[in-house]
Amino acid sequence: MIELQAASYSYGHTALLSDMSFSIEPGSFHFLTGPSGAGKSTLLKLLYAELLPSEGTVSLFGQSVDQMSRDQIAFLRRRIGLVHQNCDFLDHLSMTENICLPLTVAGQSARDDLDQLLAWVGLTHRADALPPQLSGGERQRAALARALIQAPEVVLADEPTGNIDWEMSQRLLTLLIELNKMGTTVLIATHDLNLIRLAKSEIAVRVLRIKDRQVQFAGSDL
Ligand SMILES: Nc1ncnc2c1ncn2[C@@H]1O[C@H](COP(=O)(O)OP(=O)(O)OP(=O)(O)O)[C@@H](O)[C@H]1O
Repeated sequence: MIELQAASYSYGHTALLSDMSFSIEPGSFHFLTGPSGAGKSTLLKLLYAELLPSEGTVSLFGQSVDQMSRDQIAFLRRRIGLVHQNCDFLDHLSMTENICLPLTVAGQSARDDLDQLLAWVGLTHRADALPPQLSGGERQRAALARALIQAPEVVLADEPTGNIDWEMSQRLLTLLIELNKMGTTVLIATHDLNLIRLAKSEIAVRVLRIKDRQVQFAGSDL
């Protein structure tokens, strides 16, 4: 689904990530962890082809990103849902309009099951609210709904619980686990080890850890 082969990334002359080889298989649930500044967000950008590797290859759905045109990359990205660290919305649009924005931009019609999606993330009663009227937890669940609006095969979430309390973090994790059980591949970047432990107690997860510019699979030492 997403595969890295000897991929490295440098910002200018500063090497940040080197010689990474791993793959994200369909239906899997991954965490990506590591200290602040280790390169988690940068690695997510490589997985999403927002950045191209300085060396090595990154393949999305079997195609190497450096052999693709911008249009091809944009097309493949529709198969990936992103939940950003700071869930930005357009403040003058309602939550429903914000959640549906990726469809609007792509010229696609609204989903028939939009009401179900809103109910699933617990935002039915906030459908017409403006973004500034929402709590942090509501914004995160809206960001998840927006990431899912094009029914992606994989969801990449960058610190989705960074700005919310533990109870709301558990609720968001539950949604992501349910999503994975329905077949969606999930990868969450987080430094919250309690979140990883909680997920491990419920489903099989793989934990990728960035250490010394390398990505390794963590064992049971969490
Ligand atoms: N556009 C950029 N140009 C130069 N350096 C950058 C750029 N973006 C990030 N960096 C640097 O790369 C390093 C890794 O940043 P990144 O945001 O990927 O880490 P992170 O593990 O996600 O951190 P955090 O957990 O604090 O969000 C940091 O030292 C950061 O300052």
